[in-house]
Amino acid sequence: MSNYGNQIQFKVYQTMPDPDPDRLPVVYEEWEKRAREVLEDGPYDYIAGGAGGESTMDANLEAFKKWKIVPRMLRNVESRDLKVELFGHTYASPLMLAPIGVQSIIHPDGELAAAKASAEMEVPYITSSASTRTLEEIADAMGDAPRWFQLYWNKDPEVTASFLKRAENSGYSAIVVTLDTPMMAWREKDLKNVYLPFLAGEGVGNYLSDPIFRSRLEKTPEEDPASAIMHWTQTFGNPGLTWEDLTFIKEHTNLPILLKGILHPEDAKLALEHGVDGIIVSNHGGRQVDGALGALDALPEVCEAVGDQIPVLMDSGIRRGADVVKALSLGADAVLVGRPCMYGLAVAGERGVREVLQNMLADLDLTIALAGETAAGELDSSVLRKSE
Ligand SMILES: Cc1cc2nc3c(=O)[nH]c(=O)nc-3n(C[C@H](O)[C@H](O)[C@H](O)COP(=O)(O)O)c2cc1C
Ligand SMILES: O=C(O)C(=O)c1ccccc1
Repeated sequence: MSNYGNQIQFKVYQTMPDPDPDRLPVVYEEWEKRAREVLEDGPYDYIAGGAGGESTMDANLEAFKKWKIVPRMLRNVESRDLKVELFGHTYASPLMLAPIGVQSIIHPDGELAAAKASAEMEVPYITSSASTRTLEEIADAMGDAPRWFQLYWNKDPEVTASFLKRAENSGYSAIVVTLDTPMMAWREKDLKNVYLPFLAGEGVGNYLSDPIFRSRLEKTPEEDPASAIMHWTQTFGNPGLTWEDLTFIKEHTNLPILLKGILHPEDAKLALEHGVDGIIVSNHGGRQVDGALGALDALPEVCEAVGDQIPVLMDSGIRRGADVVKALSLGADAVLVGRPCMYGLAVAGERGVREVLQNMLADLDLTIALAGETAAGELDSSVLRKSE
């Protein structure tokens, strides 16, 4: 990966003087617009929308605008290295695919398409607990490519333990425990549309295939789907959990554990005290607490609280290469890409996700080089200035 950005640029310009008029978008806003055209109101609003008045979604994008890159010159940037080290693995770049549930409402191939595209681009895929396809099917589609599993901590401890075991058995190499969604937030657009994908049986693949979950039902999900889904809604999240309960997760997996949804530096310290292996600074893409601060605004204080003790990742608002540079420069070890990939999935399935990732990697590579840097893993705040 020495001059990846230039290779992708040249590939585009080689189509001159007759660029394909049907080629896929390059501009993020155009992917979003095209996704809007191909999806019905319910699924589109579910993906693109957020909690309440969507002020946190706005804050996520505003936070990136407050930071400016101050490029350095004459530093030999001919060859660049995007690789990062996490938990003893070397990953090809600092990008991961954010865990996103119910991808079947976006494209019929759903998670399988997105996971295959991630595998091709060497971007780790984070399988959501709420995937429509099972975590085993997704793993099968990926071969040896790197993948992590995102846990929604079920009220039923045995279901949680079963998910952890299944993930370990299927070659997942880290567990992302999402803490910010023990229940779904007040999402005005979904309420307006009267739309919830789960009620139509989407996003429950891991549950309906789970032997423990099934053993709790009076009738099989095949005989009585409505009761199975009702049981899911009642057990999906557990608002009663506290920090002490983390021992349960630690006792049930040998994989590295990351906590997703940390924004407060005091919670970052608690995470350290409770012996977790990594943190993901995130406000769930503005889908949970309307009025929460932008994720990038939370990142510096969390990094300061953590020091170099464990990796800190971030998501919520990554749209372009410069956003990745800013997040890494403020202390993130890697970032998760969410909605941009889902718009790619909506517009062109596997090919769309691949295109979005490829473009973001090319943009990232060029932005690092033109900022006067050569290694994603070595960016620091010396290349940034805050401008209110
Ligand atoms: C449609 C949708 C579904 C999501 N489902 C999950 C999920 O199942 N588990 C999870 O931890 N996060 C989930 N997220 C949050 C993402 O992992 C990530 O935090 C968020 O998309 C980042 O914001 P951005 O996409 O605006 O950059 C979901 C996000 C979206 C948009
Ligand atoms: O919609 C979401 O943001 C989300 O995290 C979720 C929660 C449960 C099932 C599917 C997705």
